[in-house]
Amino acid sequence: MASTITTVITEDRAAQTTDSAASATSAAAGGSTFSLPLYGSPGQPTPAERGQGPFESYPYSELLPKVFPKAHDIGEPLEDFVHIDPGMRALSHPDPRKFLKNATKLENFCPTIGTEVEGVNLAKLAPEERDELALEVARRKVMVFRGQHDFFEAGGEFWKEFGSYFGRLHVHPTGGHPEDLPEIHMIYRDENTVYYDTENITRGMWHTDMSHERQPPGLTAFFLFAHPESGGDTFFTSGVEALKRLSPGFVEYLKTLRQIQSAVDPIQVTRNGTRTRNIRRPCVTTIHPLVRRHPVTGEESLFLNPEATKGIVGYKKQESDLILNFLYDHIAGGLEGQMRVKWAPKTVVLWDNRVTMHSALFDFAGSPERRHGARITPQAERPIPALDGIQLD
Ligand SMILES: O=C(O)CCC(=O)C(=O)O
Ligand SMILES: [Fe+2]
Repeated sequence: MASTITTVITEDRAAQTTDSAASATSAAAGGSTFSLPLYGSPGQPTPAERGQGPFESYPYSELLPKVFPKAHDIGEPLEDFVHIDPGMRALSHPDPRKFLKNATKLENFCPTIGTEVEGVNLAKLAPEERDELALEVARRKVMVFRGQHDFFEAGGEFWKEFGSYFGRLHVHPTGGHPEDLPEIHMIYRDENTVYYDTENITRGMWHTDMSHERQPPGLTAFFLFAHPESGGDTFFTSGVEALKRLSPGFVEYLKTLRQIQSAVDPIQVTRNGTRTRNIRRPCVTTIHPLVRRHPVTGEESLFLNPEATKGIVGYKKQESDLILNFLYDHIAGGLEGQMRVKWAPKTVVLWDNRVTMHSALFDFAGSPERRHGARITPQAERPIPALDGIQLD
């Protein structure tokens, strides 16, 4: 039986999307007569606005992560520095949320985490407004700023200046970067990258960035130059909420614990032949508290990273695994503290890595669309144990 597909095509991009959706649905439906919804409706970003189109004319090709440090250029470990959090200064402002006064949209994703903002130009904030931003991001954990045309236009030097207001800029130990911009961490995927993971059921991975460093990042900015029409969202969860959901007695116990963290050793991995990456500086091993206190808000947060946490100090492997796996499950399953960001052009997301975890989502495997973005990663203080007197060195 011949199938009949009814579509209403008003624009080229609608035609593209609807045609492929139509043939897929037609095959699945086995030939019934039905109407398809029209995707790419007016007001939605065009493929060009989403950074799609032929690679030759991709406007952000200069910002691809193409320069890797050479393997023999292993430098010095990062030195400790004194971090004064800008959010501290905003605590004494008469209205610490004044920088949001012109917002045309100010909407919380949910009570525990995340605020979406429109009408506030991040590129034009005065210093005292940046202080307020730092405080508000710490309070809300994640803030999503839409319509940041100036921020995108301003480019690398501005991104560095913006980031360094909030802390010393972290340079990724192994990441590629555009020429002269080692401080801006770039992520890139396209159809030539293999996304499907044949060994794991998900490629999602809750983590907090660069937490193996002695002074891991605080306020962090992330923005995409190119993103698929749908898919590739970023998930966030609040470490504060995760802790609040546990019993007081258990929390008191967790506060006594310390963890060992270290980054994946890229040299070792290369020798094993499983991953080829160059490295900028020696791998560090760090001791962090399992529960840390935010220096500005005073909030206590679970602080863990399955990518880097190697174990609990002083515990045997099985004991350590028992506690850590319970906590990882708790973090993954704690929906009350979670949100997801759907990307749109000119969106800048800021999160506080001290009190959150996040995960990219690779649900667009097989799509011909690219996903390309940048992270600015200012480092903050050495994690403050929630329990006084915990020895870290
Ligand atoms: O790609 C994403 O959505 C998040 C990437 C990420 O984890 C990061 O840049 O820290
Ligand atoms: Fe990350």
